[in-house]
Amino acid sequence: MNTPRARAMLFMGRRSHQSHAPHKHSPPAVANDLVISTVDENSGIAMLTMNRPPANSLSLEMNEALCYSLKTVEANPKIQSVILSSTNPKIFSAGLDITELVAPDNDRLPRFWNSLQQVYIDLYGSRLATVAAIQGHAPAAGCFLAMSCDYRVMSEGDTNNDIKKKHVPTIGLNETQLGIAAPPWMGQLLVRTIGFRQAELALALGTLFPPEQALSIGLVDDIVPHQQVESGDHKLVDLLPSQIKDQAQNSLLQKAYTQAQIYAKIPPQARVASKMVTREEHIFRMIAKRDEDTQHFCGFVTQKAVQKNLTAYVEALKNKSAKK
Ligand SMILES: CCCCCCCCCCC/C=C/C(=O)SCCNC(=O)CCNC(=O)[C@H](O)C(C)(C)COP(=O)(O)OP(=O)(O)OC[C@H]1O[C@@H](n2cnc3c(N)ncnc32)[C@H](O)[C@@H]1OP(=O)(O)O
Repeated sequence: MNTPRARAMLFMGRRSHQSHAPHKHSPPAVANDLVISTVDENSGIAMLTMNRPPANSLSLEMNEALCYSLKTVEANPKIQSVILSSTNPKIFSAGLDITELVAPDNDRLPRFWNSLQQVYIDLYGSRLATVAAIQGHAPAAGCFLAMSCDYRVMSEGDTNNDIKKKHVPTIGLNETQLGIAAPPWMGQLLVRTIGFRQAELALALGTLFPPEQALSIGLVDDIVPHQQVESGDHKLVDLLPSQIKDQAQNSLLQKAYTQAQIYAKIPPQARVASKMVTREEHIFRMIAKRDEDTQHFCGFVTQKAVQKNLTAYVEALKNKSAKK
């Protein structure tokens, strides 16, 4: 697998083991309900909008939809950049769908973990320039999704004085707060993003960073104030489906779009080659340990004590939501 040809194929988005290759004649607009795909061939920019209410948590189907949508966009040679965003104004992604882990099916659990590994391989190794537009919370695997992109723009949130309207999103690998540890490849992604010491601290403490702190440690590359703008000055917004058009008229997506444009102007061969320099080793190391990683995950999740904690955690989430 780790040959020059395999490496090149990885970054050109053509993998022989790909189980969900895009259909040759996939429509450019909505690929599926879970991820809304918008493509603007004129600018070379596409947008994948996560649309799995209530929290864009990552189920098996959501992971597959993300990979499928990304592959479909990648197959279009006119597209150079993609923006990853969310239809939920307050949640980018809540991380793994915890319900996947409670009383799991023996067949589905490894497939679920494999689908998450595949998201990492496809997104971190994409030939496209990837920009995460983080409008809301991104805990745990939500943070992992953002870190798998090339550039992260985060909204400062609504710092309105009215406490009811106030909303400050946070981002981070908070697994230790839940009594678990991020898998090595996910933890290493944090090290690669914010550096060794900051990652060591953040992983041990399970820190969730508000936007300004996330910017100061390099977890995100830019932050933008929460504000609506009168109208989008880019074509992509005009192409968006009506259900997300209104909320797309904001400063966050404008910023993400500007960054996507900057990437789209770089000669693609050079941009992809430079991405390989920094990422291929990490991806191949993970692929080599993929089965071991899956076994470890399944063994851990199915432990009695872990199942007890998970059940209690899901209950607490539901109770919190019901009290609103
Ligand atoms: C304990 C986990 C053990 C895992 C063992 C495996 C070990 C290896 C894996 C390590 C790698 C990755 C790990 C993860 O990603 S674990 C998931 C971590 N994520 C969370 O813990 C986030 C939980 N959610 C929240 O904190 C909040 O929902 C959030 C801040 C994101 C938003 O808050 P808000 O107040 O706006 O919304 P609500 O809390 O009311 O939630 C709305 C509804 O969404 C449901 N929800 C939220 N998060 C999840 C989720 N992760 N999975 C499934 N469902 C989720 C919530 O229940 C509400 O639903 P209902 O309205 O229907 O009740």
